Amino acid sequence: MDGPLSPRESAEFVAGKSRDVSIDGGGVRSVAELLLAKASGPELSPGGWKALHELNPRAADEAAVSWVFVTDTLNFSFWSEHDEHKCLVGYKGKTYSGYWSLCAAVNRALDEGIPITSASYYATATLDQVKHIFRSDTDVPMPLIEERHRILNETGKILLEKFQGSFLNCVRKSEKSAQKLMHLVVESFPSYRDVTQFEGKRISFYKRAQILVADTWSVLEGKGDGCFTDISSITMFADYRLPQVLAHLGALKYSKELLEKLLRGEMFSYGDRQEVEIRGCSLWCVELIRDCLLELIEKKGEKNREINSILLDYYLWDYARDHREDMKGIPFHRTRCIYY
Ligand SMILES: Nc1nc2c(c(CN[C@H]3C=C[C@H](O)[C@@H]3O)cn2[C@@H]2O[C@H](COP(=O)(O)O)[C@@H](O)[C@H]2O)c(=O)[nH]1
Repeated sequence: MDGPLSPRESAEFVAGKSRDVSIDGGGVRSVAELLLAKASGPELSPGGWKALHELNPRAADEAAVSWVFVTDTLNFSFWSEHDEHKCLVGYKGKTYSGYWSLCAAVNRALDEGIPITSASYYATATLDQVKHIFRSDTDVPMPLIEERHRILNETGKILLEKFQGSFLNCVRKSEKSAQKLMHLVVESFPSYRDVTQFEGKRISFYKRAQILVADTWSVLEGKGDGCFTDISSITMFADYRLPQVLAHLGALKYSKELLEKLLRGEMFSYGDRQEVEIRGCSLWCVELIRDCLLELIEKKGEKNREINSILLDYYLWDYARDHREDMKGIPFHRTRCIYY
């Protein structure tokens, strides 16, 4: 059987048939103009991944790659029912929420001498051990903790069986192709198979597989094993934050019916038509923003720095974090799943 459409093909297909979500051309241009002002800054450069985020590894060695693999294997579904009542993790004097609470818990475990980034540990870690590692400072636990335990055991066993327990071996099998690595990850690790149906076609967004490739590129600083020749073929990562920030910036529009559902905080299931339209249109929207930004850079006569969808995504995701208050009026879609 043929594989699903690629994330980029899937996004274009969904955007072309979407009913409740649309891309606003004027909004796309205004976001591109916002990014143009940052195009030569640290926020839109590969080095920003380390420079701007204190929890990310400083090194570019095997241990750092293993850190990226275990965090991206668990990089999903951090949103809480009530935003003022959520999982928090204190680490080195700071309190972290959401995705960062995951990273803080991983670093805290390593400081406590728990080898959470070693496949030989997490392949057989017990549920109680995983609950302890990802414990919250509040009475709200990290969401889907049982699923996280199951995925750690499953992924650790496969990494031991197929790649001698080291994700760097998996990276090396990709022969410096981002696409090969993405497909090798999806074929090898079931929890990364972010694939669904839309209008009779099998489509993929591969959100965690793509961010894993991107974070591997970032932690290796685009050098050596991380020097992917086709890194620009990786698209943005279809999560629940990017749609929110794209709507906030006017690049994405929701139908009245969908906006009312979102404002009511209704749940969506993974693969629902409207959930797929939100993710697909967001992905396609960032592709259009990238194209527009590259045109603006060209017109400005600036030398064309390496601007790709990964760097735009990282910037927009950080922007969403920094503008949480301003975005209160724009809801994010609530799906509980292991894919994003
Ligand atoms: N599109 C996109 N989605 C991303 C990331 C990240 C963090 N990654 C990079 C960011 C800094 C480091 O440099 C990491 O490399 C997490 N997420 C998703 O967001 C959601 C969590 O959100 P909140 O509840 O607010 O923490 C959840 O679906 C999670 O999967 C990204 O970068 N892009």
